[in-house]
Amino acid sequence: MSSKYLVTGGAGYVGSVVAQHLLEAGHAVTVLDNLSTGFRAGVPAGAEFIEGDIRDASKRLDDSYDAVLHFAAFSQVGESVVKPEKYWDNNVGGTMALLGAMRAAGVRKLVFSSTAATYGEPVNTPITETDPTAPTSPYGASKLAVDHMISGEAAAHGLAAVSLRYFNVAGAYGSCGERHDPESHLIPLVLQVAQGKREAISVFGDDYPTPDGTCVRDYIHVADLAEAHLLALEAATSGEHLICNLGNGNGFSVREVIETVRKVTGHPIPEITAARRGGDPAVLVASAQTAIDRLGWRPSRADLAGIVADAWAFAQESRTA
Ligand SMILES: NC(=O)c1ccc[n+]([C@@H]2O[C@H](COP(=O)([O-])OP(=O)(O)OC[C@H]3O[C@@H](n4cnc5c(N)ncnc54)[C@H](O)[C@@H]3O)[C@@H](O)[C@H]2O)c1
Ligand SMILES: O=c1ccn([C@@H]2O[C@H](COP(=O)(O)OP(=O)(O)O[C@H]3O[C@H](CO)[C@H](O)[C@H](O)[C@H]3O)[C@@H](O)[C@H]2O)c(=O)[nH]1
Repeated sequence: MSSKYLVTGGAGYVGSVVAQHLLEAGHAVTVLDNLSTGFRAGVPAGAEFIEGDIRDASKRLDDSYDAVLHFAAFSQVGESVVKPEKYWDNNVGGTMALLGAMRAAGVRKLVFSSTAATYGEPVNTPITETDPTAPTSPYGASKLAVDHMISGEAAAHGLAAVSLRYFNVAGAYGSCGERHDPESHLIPLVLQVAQGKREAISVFGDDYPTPDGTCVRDYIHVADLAEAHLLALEAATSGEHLICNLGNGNGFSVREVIETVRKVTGHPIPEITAARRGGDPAVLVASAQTAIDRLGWRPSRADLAGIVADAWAFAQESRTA
């Protein structure tokens, strides 16, 4: 059955890929995005576009929408440490306005982009949703605050809600991919070296307690992630706030990622060992068992070389676009 969805942040990386998946499944999509970090050209063809802020969502929402998928946020961990107020204002204040607008309009289903950054330094590997949440950055704290806000909204007002805690999102889906400016994520930065846009990649610390001394992360293909959102829309239940990690359960070190990019691109990728980046946990790997059990999620693109190859194809295409 065809539904109508509001996608906040649908001009950004993850939101545009999810919007594209919703359109391909036959749904009607409206993107609400203020283009603060997204691009008008990133909005998939076939989606209605409203340039606007989530704080003004009350002007945009009505009961014709079946659900909101909420991606709009600031998400730079480092920036959040130096400008925490920016994160509380947009991520927490913005979401509070959005939840109020949804309540007023009678839109009672939400899928929210949460993050592994809500856990902070993990106490277990892999991380499960019942593990302690002690974020090490205002970004992670703002996302955790929103998760708490959503729990209250579900309990008090019957919202049907799913928070998806993404680990490291990577890859591309057709013409939708990652082009943050400035870029801070590892895979697109290494690909910029392969493209000749950067001389070398800095490895932030090689003295971590990991097999090769560099940080280990769980990279998840953005298309696998998108599929989880469609399943979450089906699984959402009134009065319940379901929280699911999304990752593959496999950790790759920074050096393994760089080596994979060398193999995929054929470029030597010079690397420079640099100081640790503040706030980076040594190892972040997800248990996605809740998503598998509750959503019926079956990621099918876990191979790191495949993830990098899709990101590489997108990077080369956007160079000529
Ligand atoms: N990319 C990742 O690895 C990752 C990991 C974990 C969680 N997340 C979360 O997923 C979501 C999407 O991340 P992304 O990488 O696509 O980021 P992105 O910056 O590419 O997209 C965010 C979009 O939201 C828009 N936006 C921001 N504030 C807004 C506001 N007040 N009103 C309207 N639009 C606004 C931006 O213009 C942008 O288009 C974010 O909430 C992020 O915190 C991302
Ligand atoms: O030039 C670089 C860039 C990154 N790294 C390292 O590569 C790893 C991955 O870094 P990313 O910046 O690509 O991703 P993060 O793990 O820092 O963060 C991402 O995943 C987190 C959860 O795992 C949060 O969700 C966050 O929003 C999202 O950006 C880290 O160890 C980082 O120190 C480098 O060595 N050099």
